[in-house]
Amino acid sequence: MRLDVVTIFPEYLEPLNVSLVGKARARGQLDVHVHDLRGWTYDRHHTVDDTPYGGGPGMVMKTEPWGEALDTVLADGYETGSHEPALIVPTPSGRPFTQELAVHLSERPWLIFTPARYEGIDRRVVDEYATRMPVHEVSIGDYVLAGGEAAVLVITEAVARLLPGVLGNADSHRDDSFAPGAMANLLEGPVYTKPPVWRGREIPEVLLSGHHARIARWRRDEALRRTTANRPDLIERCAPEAFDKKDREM
Ligand SMILES: NCc1ccc(-c2ccccc2)nc1
Repeated sequence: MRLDVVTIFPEYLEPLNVSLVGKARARGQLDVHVHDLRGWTYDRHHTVDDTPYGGGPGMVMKTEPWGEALDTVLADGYETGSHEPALIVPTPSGRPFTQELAVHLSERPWLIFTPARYEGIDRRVVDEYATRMPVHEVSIGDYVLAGGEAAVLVITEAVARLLPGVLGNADSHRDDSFAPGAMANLLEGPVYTKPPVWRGREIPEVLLSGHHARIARWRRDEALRRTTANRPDLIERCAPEAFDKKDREM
């Protein structure tokens, strides 16, 4: 997979050099290109924004730098064999980013991220590139950041970990809270590891029983408890077997 990010804060994307994404890049599973939008400005102040038509607070990111940047990125990608790009626009006014969308994006060959700053990007940029590729306007939550770069890090990590061979244990993401199956849409329950006693606190006995069906049942019940407490909205989306009374390997 090729990833391009066009941003006025390229240093914000340094985390893409470390950890899971960094290792995927080192293994050649991800080809990441970060571009400074100001490289496509020609005035002394490297201007990327201007006042909004119609008035109102803040500034809007200008069309020309984005157009030149995206045309360059597309030309470079196509020239080096990439194909079928999708544009990912992090924005508070986008559709919610979900595990389902992460899975969809992980199956694409090329993602181009356009994190905005200020009040956002002149709408004509999305309109222009939507004629050439799928555009996903994506929100990572109901809050407003100072820009979309943090959202790029979130989306990239959620997508990269789904790429074949990126996660050590091939099954790891199968147990994700939001992956299909009996535990789908359930939040993870509590987890424990050694020492067996810590500051007088012991491990739930069932986890030491070696009785796998009971352990699976306990984990399901704890996940239901946490989901009911923290995300009641997810309960209605759970698979019926999540409420299954029978003890069986889950
Ligand atoms: N849903 C998270 C999110 C994503 C992007 C932005 C944002 C803020 C300012 C300018 C451009 C994008 N804010 C929140």
